[in-house]
Amino acid sequence: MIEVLVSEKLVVRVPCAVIEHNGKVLAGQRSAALSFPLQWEFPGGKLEKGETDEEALAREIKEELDVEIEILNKLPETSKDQGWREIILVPFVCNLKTLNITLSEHEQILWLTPGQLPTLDWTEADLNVIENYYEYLAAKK
Ligand SMILES: Nc1nc2c([nH]c(=O)n2[C@H]2C[C@H](O)[C@@H](COP(=O)(O)OP(=O)(O)OP(=O)(O)O)O2)c(=O)[nH]1
Repeated sequence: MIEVLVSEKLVVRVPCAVIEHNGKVLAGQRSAALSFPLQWEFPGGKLEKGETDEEALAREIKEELDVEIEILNKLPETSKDQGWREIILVPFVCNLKTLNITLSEHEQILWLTPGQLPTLDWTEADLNVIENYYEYLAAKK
């Protein structure tokens, strides 16, 4: 008899913010001590129990950047299969409601024009986010 082990894959939902300000977009460099070290990402993080995507995003942005955001639009979700788990990125285009950013987790942040975004070393899932952001911008024109 052949036994088949079917393991359930962990699915991690990660709301993240494409923060626009004065025609530029905020990119955050992940800490050298975390997963995906020194790669670039849109700030955000994993949902905690009972939170909506929007609640988790507001909490994470406050924790990581010490600012408040206004959510403008949702972009399509993108996923990254890491074998043992699947990361689902849930990107939101946002504005800043408060302006003084203080970093608590990122190595650094950069403000880039949309066209400059691909010059950084983004996590793989973010490449799709950037493409979807371009489509969003094009549809707005
Ligand atoms: N916030 C954010 N996370 C991203 C992006 N792209 C991407 O692959 N991720 C991954 C990195 C993390 O594995 C996960 C976000 O979880 P987190 O912000 O709590 O980071 P973490 O390093 O503590 O998570 P972990 O990998 O150790 O589980 O999603 C992105 O653009 N923004």
